[in-house]
Amino acid sequence: MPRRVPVVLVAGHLGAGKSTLVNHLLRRADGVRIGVVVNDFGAIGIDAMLVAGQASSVTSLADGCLCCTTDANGLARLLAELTAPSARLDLVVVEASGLAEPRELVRLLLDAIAGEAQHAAYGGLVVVVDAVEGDAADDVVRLADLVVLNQVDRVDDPAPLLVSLRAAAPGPVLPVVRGAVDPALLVDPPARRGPPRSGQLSFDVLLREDLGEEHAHAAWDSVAVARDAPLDPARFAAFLEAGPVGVFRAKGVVRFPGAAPFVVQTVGTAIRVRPAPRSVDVAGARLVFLGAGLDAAGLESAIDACAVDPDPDPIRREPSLLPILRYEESDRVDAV
Ligand SMILES: Nc1nc2c(ncn2[C@@H]2O[C@H](COP(=O)(O)OP(=O)(O)OP(=O)(O)O)[C@@H](O)[C@H]2O)c(=O)[nH]1
Repeated sequence: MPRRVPVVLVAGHLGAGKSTLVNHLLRRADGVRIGVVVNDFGAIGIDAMLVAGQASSVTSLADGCLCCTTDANGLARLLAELTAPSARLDLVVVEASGLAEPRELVRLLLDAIAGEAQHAAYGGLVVVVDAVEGDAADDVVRLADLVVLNQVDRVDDPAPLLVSLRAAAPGPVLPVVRGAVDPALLVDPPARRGPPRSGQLSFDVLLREDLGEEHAHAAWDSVAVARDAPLDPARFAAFLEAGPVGVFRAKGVVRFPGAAPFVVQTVGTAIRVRPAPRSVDVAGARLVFLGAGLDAAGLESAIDACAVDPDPDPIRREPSLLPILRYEESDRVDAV
């Protein structure tokens, strides 16, 4: 069953550190195969990562990653190609510079997903803010599913900007140096790949040996919540729609009364559900939240508040599934 491939948009002002972030993801991919879409190869220092051949419109990088150039007109077609199962990518990252405004880019992506890029999924709008020049009043911050507060090494105290960004942004704010965002925050690392072949130093490993000075990934949080009672569809949908504090994405399996379990995935307030495979059986909820500044106790009590009312009237009808089913993704991919 082909997975949908998340497409993450990276936006931010000139010099904020978008290319540095994209570079970090590529260099620290750790087995996650990434397709990068830029409109200028030079910007991401591609020379350092070229494995073979000259930069054409699609260039293979270390560890199965790809780098592509396009303009806004070619984006949907390129996303369809990059997210097709034959490309074997786990994540696609689009650097906004010069392609389109972030709001327009989100619309282009959603149109592409609804149209020809049927194996793509919305992976979130990541906005890079520079700790020196950054401004929490910036419009784009209010659109961000994740704010990366970059260049914190260049200020004495990033706390005031961090606090105002946290107040302004709907999603979490992650302070970093040199765009050091862990790819695992953006996508689940694939389990399918075997151990590296022995006796051969891969290009990826060689690259990493060159990274002595590069900062490790910024710390991010994950919180797992497991409950044995089914959840009320309307309450759970309202919880997800509100965008729980600090959560960038969430995933898990949830059972609602009178129905088989559903797989639930969110990025920001973009919600996707689909019936769980038959092999998955839960009595209630198994959820993992990923983000920054997560409140574990708060998430647990929020999920408790989604539980169906105890001692239901035996003749009462089950709560409607509609609040959840409206987020059901089409089965045109999973039925293949
Ligand atoms: N000190 C410091 N410098 C950084 C950091 N992140 C990026 N830089 C530097 O800041 C400059 C701009 O970074 P880029 O990644 O090119 O920024 P960008 O947002 O891609 O820029 P444009 O593509 O021009 O919009 C580069 O010289 C980077 O080396 C950081 O965390 N700390």
